[in-house]
Amino acid sequence: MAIKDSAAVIGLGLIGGSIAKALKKMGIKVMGLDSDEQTLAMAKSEGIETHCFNTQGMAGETAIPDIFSHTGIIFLCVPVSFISSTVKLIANHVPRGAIITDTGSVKKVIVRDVEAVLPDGVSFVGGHPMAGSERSGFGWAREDMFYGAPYILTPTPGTDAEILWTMVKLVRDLGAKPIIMSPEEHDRVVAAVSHLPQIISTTLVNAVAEVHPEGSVMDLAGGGWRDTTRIAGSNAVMWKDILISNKDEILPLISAFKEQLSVLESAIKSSDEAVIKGRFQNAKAYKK
Ligand SMILES: NC(=O)C1=CN([C@@H]2O[C@H](COP(=O)(O)OP(=O)(O)OC[C@H]3O[C@@H](n4cnc5c(N)ncnc54)[C@H](O)[C@@H]3O)[C@@H](O)[C@H]2O)C=CC1
Ligand SMILES: O=C(O)C(=O)Cc1ccc(O)cc1
Repeated sequence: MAIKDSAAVIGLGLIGGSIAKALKKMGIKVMGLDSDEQTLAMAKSEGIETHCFNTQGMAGETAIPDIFSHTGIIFLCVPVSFISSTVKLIANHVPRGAIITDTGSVKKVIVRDVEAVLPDGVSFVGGHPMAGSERSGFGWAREDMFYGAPYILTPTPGTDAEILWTMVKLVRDLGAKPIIMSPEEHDRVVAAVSHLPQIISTTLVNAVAEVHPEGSVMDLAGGGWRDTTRIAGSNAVMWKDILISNKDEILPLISAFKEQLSVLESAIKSSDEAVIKGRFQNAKAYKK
């Protein structure tokens, strides 16, 4: 089954909804599946064929055997903790030659667990669009979400070169820039540029909330607060999955962050101008 004939997107939230809209714009027949009726109604009103489907197997789901029989590619856009169990659930019901890919924000655990349950004739390529926002749900989905954004693909030694090339072309068609790396390298890098910033933003707001519980101080905040705290509005369910799944890479970064904070704390305490200036200059030079 060719990708251009039919694609399925499981989880029609911010990311899945954006993929479904983009695929539809490309002229690909898209089937969207989600467990939430309101989400399905929104997607349907935008011309996407929808099915109620709960990958955790609750009542009311669409029967699996038939639903994917004409699907060339399946995007899994559910929370990280549901991805490998979803592959297990659907893998024996997709046509031979089909590609399953995901958008989860961690890769090592997902790719390992998926490869252990994948039947012959079905391919899995891990994916992670480095686009999105602190928002959740189909209501925020946009067909141009991925324009210009890095989109990481994480093949393994067992990944067929032709399948990977198909994914690279599809990512380009979504308007994104494909970047290929191993699942391990992915987790190491995104822990630094995505997971740690999220932890710091959330912790920053929690620290201020503790010192200023009245909240009215926000009225005085300017761009610095806005720039450093936007992602503190992120989805708790999605992030608890990410942080726990990638703890091996995140915990050393938290230690490094605490150490840097202590250096600055000590320098401020002792009015050590040279150290304070040095820390600022170091950060500015790295960011260039
Ligand atoms: N939010 C972001 O900026 C980004 C998120 N990601 C990843 O993409 C995935 C999706 O994230 P978002 O779209 O932000 O989440 P979201 O919360 O906006 O959407 C998730 C969707 O999945 C549905 N869903 C949840 N459990 C389900 C189940 N068991 N069966 C069927 N449907 C189910 C929900 O009803 C919802 O519509 C996550 O794995 C996340 O780590 C990747 C890049 C960016
Ligand atoms: O809002 C932002 O700036 C983001 O960086 C969104 C985001 C959240 C999770 C990801 O795995 C990737 C991107």
